[in-house]
Amino acid sequence: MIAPSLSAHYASTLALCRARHHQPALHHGDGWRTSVSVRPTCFSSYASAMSQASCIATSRLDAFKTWLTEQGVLSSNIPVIPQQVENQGLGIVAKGRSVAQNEDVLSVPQELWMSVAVARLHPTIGPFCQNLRPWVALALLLLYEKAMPSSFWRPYIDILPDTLDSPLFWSNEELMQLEGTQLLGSISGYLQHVDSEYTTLFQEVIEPNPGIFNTSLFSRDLFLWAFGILRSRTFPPLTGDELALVPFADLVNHGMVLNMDGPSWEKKSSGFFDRREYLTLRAPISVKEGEQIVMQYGKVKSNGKLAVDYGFVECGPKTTAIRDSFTLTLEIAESDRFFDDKIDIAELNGLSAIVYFDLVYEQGLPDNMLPFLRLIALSGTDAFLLEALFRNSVWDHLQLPVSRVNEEAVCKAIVDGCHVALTSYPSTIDEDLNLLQDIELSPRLKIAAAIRLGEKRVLQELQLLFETRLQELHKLEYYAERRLRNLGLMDDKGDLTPWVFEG
Ligand SMILES: C[S@@+](CC[C@H](N)C(=O)[O-])C[C@H]1O[C@@H](n2cnc3c(N)ncnc32)[C@H](O)[C@@H]1O
Repeated sequence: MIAPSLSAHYASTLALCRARHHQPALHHGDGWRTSVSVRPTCFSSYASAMSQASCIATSRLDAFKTWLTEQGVLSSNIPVIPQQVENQGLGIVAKGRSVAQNEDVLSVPQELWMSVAVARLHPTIGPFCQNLRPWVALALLLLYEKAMPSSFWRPYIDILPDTLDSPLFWSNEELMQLEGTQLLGSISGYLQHVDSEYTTLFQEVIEPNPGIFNTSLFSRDLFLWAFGILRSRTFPPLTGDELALVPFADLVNHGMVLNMDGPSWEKKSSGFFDRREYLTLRAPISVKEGEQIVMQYGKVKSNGKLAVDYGFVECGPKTTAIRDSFTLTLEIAESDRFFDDKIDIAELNGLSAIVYFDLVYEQGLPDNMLPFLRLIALSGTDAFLLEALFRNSVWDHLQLPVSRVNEEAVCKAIVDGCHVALTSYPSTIDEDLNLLQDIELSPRLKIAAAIRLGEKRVLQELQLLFETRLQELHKLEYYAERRLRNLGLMDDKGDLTPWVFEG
């Protein structure tokens, strides 16, 4: 989905989620048409849930610590322990001493990982996992082991949160807080994808094997829970076919405003002969005893992506606006009489009829957005640029204003599109800002307010930028003037040189 830092193992999910909904679609056919479409949503009712940050019973945490100790992972030799952290569920905390920057704080051998490889080699479910997508195979393993009272991973599974704060798990009433946002459409896309994977799994694996799979323990809601667990607790480099849940290492929480990227999980091999693999967790910054080890879940992930994947957002006085984003969908309309020529030029330049542009607050316009807008708007006397003669150079020409008519059409389409999109949010920017100042606000309401606010900020910024440009159209230089200047037929003041008149 369109974000730079998403792991490969979600490629299939992400491909699906590229089908974005509820974005202003800008067309150009017989005049500009700007539209905001609301996709019908099909959310079933999920039990309204407590926050994930709710406490794991001490007895479960103790059993988990005992298990880690028995497995040789937790000992007085390592400087961290799993511990309850305020508002974040469990976390990893420095114990006994401080931790230095870049220090490896824990190491988990492969035998403890719940991985795709384990699923595929599993004596009971392995045969069913061979052709499943990696994440589906791992979800099946997780549910299978969850259903087994005597599972090797019992103490680990018992400390996994029962409920998650990602909007994937919100009730219909809670989802109404996202009314008007792009995120609401994405959630619907995610749910459809999970549902379709579940339907296939149910029909091909679960239902035909009642002796192995008790359908009540492999329900659609539990499958969705497994999806949420995998999405929120797996990190590079353990992605794709190597996707794995790593007990203890997966307790690391996200450090707000942690100014660094790059994985803190690292796969290491032990000795020369033994070749056992380990997952180590490196502390990205030094911490004092009693403080939490955190890592960066994704420096350029938007709040929408943080919300879906992890069930929280970054917002507050110290956080960066880079988490605010909006995806603009621009489309060459099939009804455009120059459709074929425009598609040809778009494709020649690596684009297509529909292009999604990720706009991030205060980061300027994405590459290619203005040329693509100008291409969509080309019409009338400007259409000569679509002739074969210009096929290889037209994209260069579109980098700069083509004509006043064209630039005006571009600006008006964006201004109108932003206006329509902004009016579809039920709250104002100030109302959302006020809400976010309430420290008692529930995690889910906080997510909803931050998402609404972020999208509106981006739209408002975009609208202002093009409104200003609209006022300054007379100051711009257009294709015709540029051409005359390049031919030496116009001077620096914009006056035609005399012999043009003579000719
Ligand atoms: C990799 S797990 C970390 C362990 C988790 N806290 C637990 O109790 O099992 C990621 C989840 O932790 C929570 N989390 C991590 N960082 C957070 C943060 N900065 N603020 C709030 N919740 C956070 C979110 O629920 C997220 O989905």
